[in-house]
Amino acid sequence: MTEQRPIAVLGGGSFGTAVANLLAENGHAVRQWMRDPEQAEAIRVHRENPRYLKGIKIHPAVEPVTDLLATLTDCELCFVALPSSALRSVLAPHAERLAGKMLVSLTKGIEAQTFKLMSEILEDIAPQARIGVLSGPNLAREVAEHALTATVVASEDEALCERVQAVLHGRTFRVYASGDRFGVELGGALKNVYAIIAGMAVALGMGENTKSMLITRALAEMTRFAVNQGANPMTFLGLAGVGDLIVTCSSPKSRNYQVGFALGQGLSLDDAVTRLGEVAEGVNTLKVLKAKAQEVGVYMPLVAGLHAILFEGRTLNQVIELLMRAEPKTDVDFISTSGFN
Ligand SMILES: NC(=O)C1=CN([C@@H]2O[C@H](COP(=O)(O)OP(=O)(O)OC[C@H]3O[C@@H](n4cnc5c(N)ncnc54)[C@H](O)[C@@H]3O)[C@@H](O)[C@H]2O)C=CC1
Ligand SMILES: O=C(CO)COP(=O)(O)O
Repeated sequence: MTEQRPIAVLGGGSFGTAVANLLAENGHAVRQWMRDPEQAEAIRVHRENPRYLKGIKIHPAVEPVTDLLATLTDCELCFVALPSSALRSVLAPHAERLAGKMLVSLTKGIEAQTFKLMSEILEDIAPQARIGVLSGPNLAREVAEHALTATVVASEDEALCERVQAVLHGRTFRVYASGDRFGVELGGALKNVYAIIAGMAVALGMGENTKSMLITRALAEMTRFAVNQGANPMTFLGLAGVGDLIVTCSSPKSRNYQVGFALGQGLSLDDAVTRLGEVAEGVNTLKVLKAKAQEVGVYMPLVAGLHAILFEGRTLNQVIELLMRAEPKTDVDFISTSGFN
């Protein structure tokens, strides 16, 4: 079914561009809002977004626009692909335009002062809107290059999930539905932290056993935290949990992994982030997650270890020593008394 009204994508970065193209390829008119008029003009003329997605042709049905009010007025379904640091400030001034709209967050981050996820911010701003999230193992470049990909749309609003599936599902992109918005969104935000650690491990030449240990213990840690926060642990076995964790921790295409890799090569955090020149949400998530885990008393040794290296002046060797010598734990938290009966 082709939408009668254009679909909005907010954000001129790599993921916004990749999703805008998918929607256009499925026959929909797309308004891609971005703040920078020069970028919009360049895309309009050259049909490419060279800063964020070089070499990918932008579909003719994607119209780059800079008038946010007009975009929100004209569109009923709106995908939000803004950095987490910008989402509230961009949308709050237009709250009255959002009532009744379908707002789907693609952003994988946590707000610093409030510890809110992006869809919770959307709810704050627009309590009358219909809200969902899209999350999964979705490296923007691979999506744009039509690598076979799957994702999850999550919302309590089943009709919204169905609509998102209808507009995005395509030859190379499968959209699964979930009712666990909180779990799906939390998975997407948390995995970024572990991708930094994974990138670092690779730069330091650590072996395959180490990488596997990191990913698996990361999943244990994420799930432990999520359960403490009220999420369903089973969600973490899906695409938006372990799926996204695997891709982000194993791909040099991930920006969070790239930051970790640069740190492992000896760059400072500032230099690593500057060299990247794109959003790496894991850096901010690490700060807020470390504080929250401490506040609620959840054991997250990988998060604490990375935080100690980046913000508390510990060396990597000190942290590795601490992690490896910590008291042995049980493998899987949720099996009663470690499965020994
Ligand atoms: N790139 C990817 O592979 C994926 C990214 N995401 C998530 O999507 C979100 C956006 O990431 P990307 O598109 O990758 O970012 P990006 O780094 O490619 O681009 C960021 C975009 O946000 C714009 N921006 C920054 N501050 C802004 C502000 N105050 N107002 C308006 N626009 C502003 C920039 O101009 C740029 O167009 C992030 O939360 C990320 O975790 C989710 C899945 C995949
Ligand atoms: O979320 C992503 C893949 O699913 C993209 O990860 P990065 O933000 O680390 O590039």
